[in-house]
Amino acid sequence: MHHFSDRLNAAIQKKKTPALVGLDPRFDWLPADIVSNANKNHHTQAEIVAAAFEEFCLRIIDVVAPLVPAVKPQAAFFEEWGPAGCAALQRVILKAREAGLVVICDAKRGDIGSTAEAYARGYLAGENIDSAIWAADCLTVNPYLGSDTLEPFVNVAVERGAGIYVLVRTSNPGAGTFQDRKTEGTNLYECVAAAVEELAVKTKGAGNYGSIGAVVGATYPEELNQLRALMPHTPLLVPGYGSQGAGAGDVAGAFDKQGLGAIINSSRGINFAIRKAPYSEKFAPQEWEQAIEIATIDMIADLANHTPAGNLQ
Ligand SMILES: O=c1ccn([C@@H]2O[C@H](COP(=O)(O)O)[C@@H](O)[C@H]2O)c(=O)[nH]1
Repeated sequence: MHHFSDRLNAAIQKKKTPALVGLDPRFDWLPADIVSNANKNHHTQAEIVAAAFEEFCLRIIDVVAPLVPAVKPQAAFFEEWGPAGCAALQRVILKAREAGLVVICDAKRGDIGSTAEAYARGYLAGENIDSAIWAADCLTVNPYLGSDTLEPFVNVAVERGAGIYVLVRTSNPGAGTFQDRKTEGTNLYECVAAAVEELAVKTKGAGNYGSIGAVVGATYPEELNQLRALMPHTPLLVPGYGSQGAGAGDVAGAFDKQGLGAIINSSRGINFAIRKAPYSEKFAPQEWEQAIEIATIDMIADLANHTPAGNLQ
């Protein structure tokens, strides 16, 4: 069994990029052919949407699998549609795993320890996906309930060669409401960062990084730089690039000198590239997969040109 960060780093080095493609389907923005297929073959609204989401994500996976090391399905978009949506999410995760991608399920789970253990066992599969339920390599986790509630996630992750990313400093505009609250001169997010780094050190693999990572938003570059320094053994998941306004310059501080230590997510910017310039000008609506391919290649080049990720090339 291989360690999560070692597997992720091997995938990053193989693809020569830390670009992470989020899978965030939205029914109103889906290509017409996909909606029409789903309408033909299904009856209830939930079944139609779930089938359309599944086809859309499977086709994105076909396009991006040769280009990037990992994908991040956003569970919320699937869960909204109940059992049909959840079944679609499961098949999307499996297809991504079979395509050789590392899969980070963004479900932001967290609960008292005994319940957290059920989330951990359900979601985390590590390398062996034969008897897995959700079969994700990694799960995002909310630390608000305290350190004891992270423990079951850590134990299951280590046991299965999987990983977790703990929310430390999120990318949303109101991130500071609670995360910047100070106690004895220390921000709440810094307290969480210290706890996560301790877990990362305890779970270190053959390389420099642990199985326990942190979510740190690209939209707060100063905090991102500070957190990279505070958490030298913690792999970072960095959302906020693209649609939320952050650029490659904002995420440069997330990496170590080799270009490892962080993966940079873009969801809408890739999934719906066809809706925006320059891709909407270069491609017809039905050429949405080409738009996704070129938008992914552009993101990879942007990160390579403006961050230490260039050292992976
Ligand atoms: O701090 C956070 C934590 C998670 N996210 C999630 O990442 C993607 C971002 O989507 P874009 O379309 O690239 O903006 C989305 O699934 C969020 O729920 C985040 O943005 N910030």
